[in-house]
Amino acid sequence: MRIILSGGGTGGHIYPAITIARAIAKLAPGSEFLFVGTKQGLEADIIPKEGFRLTTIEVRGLERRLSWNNVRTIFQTVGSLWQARQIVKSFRPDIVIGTGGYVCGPVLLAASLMRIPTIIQEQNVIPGITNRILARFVNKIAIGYAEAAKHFSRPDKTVFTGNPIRPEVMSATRSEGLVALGLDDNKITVLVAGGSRGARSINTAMLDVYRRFSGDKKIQILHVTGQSDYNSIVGKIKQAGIEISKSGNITIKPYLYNMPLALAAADLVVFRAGAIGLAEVTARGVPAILIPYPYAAENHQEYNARVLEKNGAAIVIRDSELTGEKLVNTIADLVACPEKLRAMGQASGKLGRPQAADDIAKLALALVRS
Ligand SMILES: CC(=O)N[C@H]1[C@@H](OP(=O)(O)OP(=O)(O)OC[C@H]2O[C@@H](n3ccc(=O)[nH]c3=O)[C@H](O)[C@@H]2O)O[C@H](CO)[C@@H](O)[C@@H]1O
Repeated sequence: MRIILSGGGTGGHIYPAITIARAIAKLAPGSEFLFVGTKQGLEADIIPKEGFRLTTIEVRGLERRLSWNNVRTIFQTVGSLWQARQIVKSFRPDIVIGTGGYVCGPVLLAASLMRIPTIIQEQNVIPGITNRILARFVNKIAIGYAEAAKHFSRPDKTVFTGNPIRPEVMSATRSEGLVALGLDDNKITVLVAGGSRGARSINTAMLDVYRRFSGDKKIQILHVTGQSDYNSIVGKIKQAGIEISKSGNITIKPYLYNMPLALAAADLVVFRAGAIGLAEVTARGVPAILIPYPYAAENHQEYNARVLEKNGAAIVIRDSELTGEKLVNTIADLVACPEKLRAMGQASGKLGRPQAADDIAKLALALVRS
């Protein structure tokens, strides 16, 4: 099978495309893949590193108000549609799959006009603008949340698959995770992470959490600060008179390359509400305290988080209401009540869709064969 995948800008659009490609490769060995992105997007770095072929087109996002830039963008969009058409024509894919971000607009549109089967995958409860426009043209829309269907003009095309997650998220075991991260089996592990770039408000609130829990015999904290905040947070913890190395229960990292192992070891997470992070958390059935990033497009992270809250899997704290004290109390209450933690974990697990990538791959194969 020959497959074009397109999606880009942020990791949240790129990693799902990679996971879907790997799931298709397992079901249809020998398949050939081509990724289409832009030179400026993160995909230009990630896709070749992951061992896939990438070709780029020139395309820009529309600004949300009328401007001369938009006029220029419209002309460029016609150009990118032409470039996309040439790529599709020469690769001759059996199917084209888009995972969001404006680059997939012209690619999916060109393929659909050429009557090649198309799927878009939408990760969030509130769909992105590109996917909303493409909904009219594509054959199927694989949605990460059932709640997203009503936001599309063609809900009849949606298939609720869940969001694709890396297989390592499910294969990692708790004991492997504890050993790999140097954690204690007898303590409750709280994993704190703010999405792929960290979260300053969470990092700041964590200072009070350290004041309260440093040296605690019951819980241990694994905190991922994001690259840019790491040095300043470590400095502030020191200023507060807390010695991380002597605390016996604090591990701080700028980034985790082994997130699946950390998730396997976690008894509670404090997270932003990016769709893939939440898909991983629910696939593992981990209870969560969620602090959605307030500037995500159309506040979509809060909508993602509220689905977990509504189902009893998470407690949501709005970023504007986050204080150190509130975070300390929320963690302390949960840790003091193992029953509640267990019930939230079970509710989280019920929302998980670990088979999402396989289901999307099967959907693609079925479309090709139909
Ligand atoms: C700011 C913003 O608009 N973010 C969007 C972006 O999320 P963004 O890419 O930030 O976040 P996601 O939660 O979707 O994915 C993060 C991924 O990075 C991994 N990870 C993270 C930290 C770390 O130290 N190590 C690590 O491996 C996680 O395990 C996960 O696989 O795309 C998502 C999917 O469209 C959206 O829901 C998010 O709202």
